[in-house]
Formats: sequence, C-alpha cells, structure tokens
Amino acid sequence: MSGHGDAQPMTARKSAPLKGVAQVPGDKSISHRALILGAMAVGETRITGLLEGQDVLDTAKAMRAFGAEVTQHAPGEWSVHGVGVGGFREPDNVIDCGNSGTGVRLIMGCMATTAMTATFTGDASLRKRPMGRVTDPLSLFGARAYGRAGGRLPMTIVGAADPVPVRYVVPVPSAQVKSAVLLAGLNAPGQTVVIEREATRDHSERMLAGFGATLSVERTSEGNVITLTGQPELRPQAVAVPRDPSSAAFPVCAALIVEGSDILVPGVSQNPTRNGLFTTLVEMGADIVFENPREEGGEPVADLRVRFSGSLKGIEVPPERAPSMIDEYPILSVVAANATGTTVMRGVKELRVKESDRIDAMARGLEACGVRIEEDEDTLIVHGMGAGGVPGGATAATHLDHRIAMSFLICGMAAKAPVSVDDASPIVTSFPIFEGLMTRLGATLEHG
Ligand SMILES: O=C(O)C1=C[C@@H](OP(=O)(O)O)[C@@H](O)[C@H](O)C1
Ligand SMILES: C=C(OP(=O)(O)O)C(=O)O
Repeated sequence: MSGHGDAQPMTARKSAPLKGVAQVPGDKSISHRALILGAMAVGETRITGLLEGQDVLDTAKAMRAFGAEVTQHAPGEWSVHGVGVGGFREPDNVIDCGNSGTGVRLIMGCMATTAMTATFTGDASLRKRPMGRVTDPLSLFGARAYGRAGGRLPMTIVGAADPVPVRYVVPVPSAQVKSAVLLAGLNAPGQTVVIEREATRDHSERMLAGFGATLSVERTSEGNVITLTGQPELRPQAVAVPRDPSSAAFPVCAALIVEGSDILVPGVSQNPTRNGLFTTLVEMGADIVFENPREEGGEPVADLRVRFSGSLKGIEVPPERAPSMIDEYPILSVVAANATGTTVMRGVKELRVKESDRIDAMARGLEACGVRIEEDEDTLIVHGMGAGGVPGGATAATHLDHRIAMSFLICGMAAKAPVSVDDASPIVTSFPIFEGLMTRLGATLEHG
C-alpha cells in the first residue's frame, strides 16, 4: 500500500517524440463497482479487464473480509462468488482501504444497512479525507458512525438492524456519495431516492441496472432523480471493464505537449459523465481525432489519435463541466502551462479533498517549475508559457497523490530542464504500468 513503504523519487527528462500505441488499464471506478456488486449478487460474477491497481486490490480484499470469494484467474480476469444483498458477514478485523476514497465510501454504503459492525481505516492521505459526506446520509438509514474529529478515519460503522429507505439530495457533486446511498438502499425495504443537482459519473446506476436492480433515472429541473427499489436479488454478471479515461488522460496530454509526438490511445470512454477533459483539450486547439466510435463493456468508446499540438490556447473551463473531468484538472494544468494565454479553472473546490489538496499541490509544483499561478478556494488559474516554455528544474511534492505524481512527470517530459517528484510510489494505486507504458512510447523516466 502506498504511504507505508519508502518514498520512490523519480525524474522525467525532456522526451523524444512519443510514438506508438498506449493501451491503458481498466477503469478504476468500474473495477471497484464490479467487485462490490459481484459480492452482493447471488452466485458467480466473472470480470475481465479489472484494474489491478492497489486501490482495487484493497477493495477485493475488503469484499473477502465481508464473506465473498474473490479469485484472480489470470491477469485482469477475476471471479467473485457473491453472498447476496444483506448476506455479508461481519469482518473480524479492521478494513484497510489504503489510498482509496472510492473504496472506503462505497464499502461503508454497502454494509451500513446490515446488522453488523465494521471499522475502516486507510493510509495517511485517506485518514485526512472527510467521511461525514457519506456517514450523514447513512445515518438516515439508521446506521451509526464513530470516527475521529471532523468525520475522519479510523471510523466504525454500526449498520442499521432495521433500515428504512431514504430520500436524499446530495449536497456536493460526488459520485461516491451518490453510490454509497444507492448501495445502502439495496438492503432497505421500499424505495430509496437520490437526487443529484449536477450529473456525476453514472457507473453505479448503469451497473446496478445490469445486475438486475430496479432503478430509474429521471432528468428533472431539480437534477437527476434516481429511484432504487430495495432488497432485490442481484443476478451475477459477466463484466468487461473498459479502459480508464482518467488514465488515458496522461499519455494523451503527454503527446500533446511533447514535440513531434503521434500516438494512438485505443478504447477511451466517451461517456459524457467522464469525457470533460477531451472536450476541453479540443477547445484549446488539441489535435485529437476520435476514431472508430463503438460500445465496449456497456460504455461508448473511441480510439484517440493524438498528435503534438504546438499552438494550444488557454481557455476558461466552464465550471459545470467539473464533475465530468474532476480527476483531470492536475494534468490539464500541465497542458495549460504549455499553452499560450491563461487557463481559468473555476468551481473546482472539490479538488481540495482528494488524495491531496490538488489545487495547492499543482500550484506549488508549477510555481517551482517557473509557471505563474493564481488560486483561491474554488479556482486555479495557470498563465501559459507556450509549447515547451516551462523552465522545470524542480522537485514537486506529491503528498501520496498518484495524479500529482504522474502530472509532474509529464510536465518534465516537455520542460526545458528535468522535473522530479519526491515520491512516485502512489502511481500503483491507479496506473501500475505507467512507467513501462510511457517509456515504451519514448519517455525518459529515471529512478531518483
Ligand atoms: O465514484 C467514483 O468512482 C469516483 C468519484 C469521484 O470522487 P467524488 O465522488 O468524491 O467526486 C472521483 O474523484 C474518484 O476518482 C472516483
Ligand atoms: C480521487 C481519486 O480517487 P479516490 O477518491 O477513489 O481516492 C482519483 O483517483 O483521482
């Protein structure tokens, strides 16, 4: 697990043109959900393309602790023998979700309406993140939460013995909160209703329907109204996990800023709740061709042909686009530093409660690389220096955050002088093959 081993410094030098095909791993959000819903179905779910990143491996381990049989058959090929909704057994030890907000919040949701007690913890990053956003709605079902000050881990959840269904308006745009409430609603009798004012990633809704839950989504002036009927018998599925657009973002953005690059990134999700980065890059003038649009694993996908784009322009990213690209602002800010003009990212305060405070981590690291930044609580503004114009020659602090580590390594691939990160070890949480994949495309990454 990241944060428990030694820090692994890494340095990126100015890269030769990136060329070739970048096959990124399975989607992290969908991988967590496949394991969790597999554990709540009756019988055997088969999963192909599962992301074998540490976050997902920690969720697999947690599902075993709740009584499901979870087995790896070959790389990416897994089976889950589920115990049914309400069939979890009480874990006999603390559940350690490592670095994963998605893991801990979704798992709290799916045990909160079963009569049992479970204690959760995580690494130094996860122990700082707010859990009240899920324990508040879980308490409406009748669950109780006992954690550290500010709703932090370690935290014990006492599941509701007699859960009641809930109607809940999600106060922050968060797919994790929405999903925790829906998963808790599975074991409450009657209809649980979740209302989200701003659409967030919809993988839980798609997968719950796929596993046979009765669920409807109504788009109203209030937002999306999701109604779930409790206590279904979930049917095991064959789940083909599509590639992760949040991982694809890294080779795509690297190719845009490393001179002479021309790469193909196959099977990138075009799900409108996930593709905000690609829309933004095209608005900035990126040379991206969306080839061969099709469906894979129930998601719309395309192959992205990406070429170096030497005349990117700074833009104002519409704040309402934030939920569809929330994990991509760190790498977008690196692209923005290589554009001409100013890129304004407003409505992004959720970035402050991720694996690190991502506004602060990007602002401090880019400043150290010679880029002018402005920020406030909810805003990040990057003053671009044009293609190849970032001076670099600095070390960025990654604060146990995989996306900060990958973003600064890509920054170094296009900067005048090398860029280092103090710790690349968290990259295994979401993109364990990052170093090998980027090196094969032509990047120069050095340990130390
Ligand atoms: O539901 C999910 O799988 C995720 C939701 C998002 O978090 P929030 O729900 O906190 O916005 C995102 O940042 C995270 O990487 C994955
Ligand atoms: C925010 C992220 O993940 P999580 O919330 O699951 O830790 C992420 O992967 O960028």
